[in-house]
Amino acid sequence: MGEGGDGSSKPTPYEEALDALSSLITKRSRADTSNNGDCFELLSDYLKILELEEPISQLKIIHVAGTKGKGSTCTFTESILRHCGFRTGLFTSPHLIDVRERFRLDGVDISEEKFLAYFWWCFERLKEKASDDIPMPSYFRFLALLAFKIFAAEEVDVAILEVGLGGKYDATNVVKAPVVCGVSSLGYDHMEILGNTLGAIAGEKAGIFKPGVPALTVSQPDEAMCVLEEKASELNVPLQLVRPLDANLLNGFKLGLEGEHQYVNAGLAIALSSTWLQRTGHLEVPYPEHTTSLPEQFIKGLTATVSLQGRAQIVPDNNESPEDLVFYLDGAHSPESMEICARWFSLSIKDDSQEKILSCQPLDTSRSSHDLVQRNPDGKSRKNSTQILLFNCMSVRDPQLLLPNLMKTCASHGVYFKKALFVPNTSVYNKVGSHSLPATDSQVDLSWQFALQRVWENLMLGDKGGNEKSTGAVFEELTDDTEMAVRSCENSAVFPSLPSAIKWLRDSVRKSQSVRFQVLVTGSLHLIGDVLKLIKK
Ligand SMILES: Nc1ncnc2c1ncn2[C@@H]1O[C@H](COP(=O)(O)OP(=O)(O)OP(=O)(O)O)[C@@H](O)[C@H]1O
Repeated sequence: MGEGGDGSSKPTPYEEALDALSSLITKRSRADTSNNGDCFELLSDYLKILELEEPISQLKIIHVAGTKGKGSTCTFTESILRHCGFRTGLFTSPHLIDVRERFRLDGVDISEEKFLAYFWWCFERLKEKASDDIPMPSYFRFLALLAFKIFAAEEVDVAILEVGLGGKYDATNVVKAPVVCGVSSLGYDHMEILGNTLGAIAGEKAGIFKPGVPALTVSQPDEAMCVLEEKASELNVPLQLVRPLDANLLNGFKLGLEGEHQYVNAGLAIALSSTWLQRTGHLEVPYPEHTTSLPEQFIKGLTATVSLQGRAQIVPDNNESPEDLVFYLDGAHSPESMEICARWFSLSIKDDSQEKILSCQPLDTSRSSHDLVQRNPDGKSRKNSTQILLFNCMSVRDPQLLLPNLMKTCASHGVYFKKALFVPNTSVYNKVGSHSLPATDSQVDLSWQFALQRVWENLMLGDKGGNEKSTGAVFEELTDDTEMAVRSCENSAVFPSLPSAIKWLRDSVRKSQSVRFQVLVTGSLHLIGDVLKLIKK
């Protein structure tokens, strides 16, 4: 908040815009994403009001749907085409800290100044014309319209659009003639809206296909692939299956986003970029599937400069001893991505140990593989490491699918959590501006977090071996100190807020000078955003 002349706090112009944006948030319903009456009729009214029909038809769009990996695929694609010399616009969702993350121009979040100018241009015009027949657009639709306005006004060469939810009825699907479409990995998510089977989910995603426009996808479960093929053939869409990127093509460089699954997303991004280049007249033929080399610009685009927060991201704490409290952040929230996230975490902490530990010797063979005394070459012992889970997910998700996948995959790599911490998200779903201020600890309803805790405790009971390992001596000194938690059990604790959980972690690090904490934060991108806000100050 800015300071008013009389000493009172007055919202800054940016906060005013965020408050106006928050006023568009309605409880998300199927009407937002489905053809419940007038979905596209209204959108086309909005486009007319904003004079965007013609400008959208001029944009050279890459449109990407999918359950997992859309954001990463779009980010790689943007980076590749920027390195090929094009002016890029990228629209993704959700945002983690600041709504401007959703709109990138040439790889950088839109400036506050430009955001404000385009925001009010759209908001005021729509407000002026708002009526009972044409109400103000809902939050996500407004953001999509704003993206079109920004990309058209900024005259980007290529606009890369990530679908918000589903495909067919998503606001981004007002696009009539993209240059190329992509469908990233499909799986179970948002079933309450998209349907309970992979076929139904694939049908919604294939809703972005447009007659004659090439579509690219990655390897999918048969049920999903059949539906994609069927929808493609109905619309005369050439559908191509793209293989994961072969790491050897990167000439020894490392992919810019962490995790094995990113090779799948990178493969799709390469194919989308090369098809876009070919269809816009910059390349004679797209790169063949079995190419043995990639252009330098593609390699650059895929490696050093790619950034996407909250996906397989490792951030040390900003406290006195950052090495002792490291956050491993991944916004996985579907059963498939939970496994992928668990594998990434398990391998990363091993890599971390291998890089940092010069020699190590187990303290006690009954403990997990990471309860290690690490020794420097001078023989002095270094720190033991211990793994903690910090988790929340939205109540539409099924923790009986998420938590077992996470626990079992970690266990298969010999990684056992000493404690799982369950917290509510700090910011209110999707909200921005002063509306996102957290409720006080005593106001928070923690029944969902207790339910998550029960699932975890039951899992630990069922996994006796893991349970024993998870209560090793390294952690014993800390377990009696969870009075800040509302309910503390043997393997887990529920905290009334994220700041109280982070405070507990920091206090624990301070007290136990011999333990290094590796905290996996997952289950919700909103939780990740909240953690980043707290630890990056
Ligand atoms: N190809 C993939 N297969 C499975 N899981 C993936 C894949 N790519 C990413 N993920 C998982 O999904 C999470 C979100 O990644 P990303 O933002 O790229 O996907 P998204 O489709 O945009 O997801 P969301 O809809 O949640 O924003 C990652 O943190 C990772 O756990």
